[in-house]
Amino acid sequence: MSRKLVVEFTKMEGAGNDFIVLDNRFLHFTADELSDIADRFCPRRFGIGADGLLAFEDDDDADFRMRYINADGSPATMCGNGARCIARLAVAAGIDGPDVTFATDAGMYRAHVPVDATKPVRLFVPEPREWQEHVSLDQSLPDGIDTVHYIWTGTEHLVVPVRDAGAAPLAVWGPRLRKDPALQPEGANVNVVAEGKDVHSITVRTFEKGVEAETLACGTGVIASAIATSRLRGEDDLATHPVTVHAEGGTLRVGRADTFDRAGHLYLEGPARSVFRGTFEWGGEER
Ligand SMILES: N[C@H](CCC[C@H](N)C(=O)O)C(=O)O
Repeated sequence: MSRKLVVEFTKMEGAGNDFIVLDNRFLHFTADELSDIADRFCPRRFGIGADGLLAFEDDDDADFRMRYINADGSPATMCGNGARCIARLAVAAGIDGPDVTFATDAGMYRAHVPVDATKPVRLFVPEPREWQEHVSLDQSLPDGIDTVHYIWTGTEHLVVPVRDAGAAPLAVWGPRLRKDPALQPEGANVNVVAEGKDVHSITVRTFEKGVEAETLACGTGVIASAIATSRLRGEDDLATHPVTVHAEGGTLRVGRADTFDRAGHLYLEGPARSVFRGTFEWGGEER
């Protein structure tokens, strides 16, 4: 029989994308255990309720390491909203801010965390990769979609341009596109994107793999959508004109700013806050 633990967690959210955050520097849960915990506690009616689980860990080469597990227990390489949340938690937990560097399965990231917790956290991200305009999928595109684009922004994304993001049947399109054989084994998150009133604003809704549902915002999806929109326009002017991205759960910004080691470093900026703290029991007989 294993020990029964009382595990303290923080519930956090970034633009309505919500997370259970564990301080794994002390808990030392393995990847398999974290996956089991996500599977057990992320469901909204039978658990705590969250889109994913974040583990805050020590790292030899960075201020800390972030590990991310989707609600269904599957690991993901990156989470843009989760990264802003964990950066804020790290500074609150004593890591020297306001600028923090952290390791993820998608590489090293940096974030700027203002002391004022009501101010947005700016996450500096690497340049997206694997851009494929008009990517060909194995299945035919559902009615209402002309074309889809693929881009990797720390994790896999499809960008689907639409006229009205609010009206797009994402609950039908999402599962179908996400499972397209051409995208396996990783699959992809599915973003429907509509241009806003001007070229510097877009509206995005995202169906997330690993949650297998629409979430209220997806940070890497917001970056994917902003970059795809500017590339399709043939002009990346994010340094002079950040893009305002309207997601269901809040407003984010994607832009470029000079950092001490890089000119025009791509960033995602948006809200990140702690909602409550709690405990759950783990282990004992059933483990
Ligand atoms: N919500 C996250 C993305 C989670 C990624 C995950 N759904 C996957 O790629 O498996 C974000 O803010 O970027």
